[in-house]
Amino acid sequence: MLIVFNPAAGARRRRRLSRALEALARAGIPARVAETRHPGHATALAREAAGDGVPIIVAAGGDGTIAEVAAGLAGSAARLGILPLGTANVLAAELGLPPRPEAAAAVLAAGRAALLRPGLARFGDGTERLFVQMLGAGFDAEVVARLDLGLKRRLGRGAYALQGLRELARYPFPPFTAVLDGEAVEVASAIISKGRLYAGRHLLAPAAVPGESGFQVALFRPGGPWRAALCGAALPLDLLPRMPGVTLRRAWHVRLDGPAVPVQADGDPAGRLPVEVTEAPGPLRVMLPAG
Ligand SMILES: Nc1ncnc2c1ncn2[C@@H]1O[C@H](COP(=O)(O)OP(=O)(O)OP(=O)(O)O)[C@@H](O)[C@H]1O
Repeated sequence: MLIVFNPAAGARRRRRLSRALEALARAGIPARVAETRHPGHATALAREAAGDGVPIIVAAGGDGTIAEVAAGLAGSAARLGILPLGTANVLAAELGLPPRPEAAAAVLAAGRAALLRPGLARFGDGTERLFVQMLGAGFDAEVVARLDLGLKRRLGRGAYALQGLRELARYPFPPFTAVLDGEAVEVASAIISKGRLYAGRHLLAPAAVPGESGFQVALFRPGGPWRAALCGAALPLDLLPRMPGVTLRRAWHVRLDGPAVPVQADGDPAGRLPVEVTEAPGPLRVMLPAG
């Protein structure tokens, strides 16, 4: 087993990594740790290990690290493991993975494998990016792009709320077009989600089923800061899907086009419009709790 560890993800991560390693050692599972040195490095480390036939490659970090490791596993037989050490850890919550390092290690040692179907984003300049949980364009991506990393380290998820308040005052909310399986809608923001949860454990798309093909797409009708502020207030109450002006649609192919509004993928800045989103060519197998 190889553990790809992102030292820049989350807080208190080294201690949590050690606890997981001790638990794996007690279970008699040999594990090697490779530390990432820069963004994108996790993909290269995972690809090399998958090519060497390592059976389980673990992403030790947040959703961004999982997406990078998943990109490196594409086309291989290696299974994806998750040690949730990030800030929001949305996919871990979605899959019901335990946050305690000892319990997460037990899943790696004796869990079962289930299918995971990442999304693939293709940007106008030809670059491609895999995502495991969600891709957002518009206001949330602006918040992610302008988030101060020192603030994120100190406040964790609270930093997103604070940055959101700051952006309400300055983001211009330009409308853009979302084309869902050929049908166009004008929106101020869109979130293309593989799962039910968003920004931690908050409800975004109740109908989503992990491992299912396609996406749930949350469309936010054009509007300004007041509408965005109401959505922000509804999120921690799990009322976002029921807000007026928010529509949820199922789709398999989504194109977002218009002014160059920012895009985030799994909580990291990813680029700008236009972007086309489809399912990644092959599913992965991810380790889940047994039973
Ligand atoms: N050694 C490194 N130094 C700086 N950045 C890194 C390094 N290794 C990976 N990264 C980048 O760190 C970013 C954040 O990682 P990740 O998303 O896993 O953590 P997080 O943001 O704390 O968690 P979450 O996405 O769950 O909120 C990723 O975009 C990744 O490319």
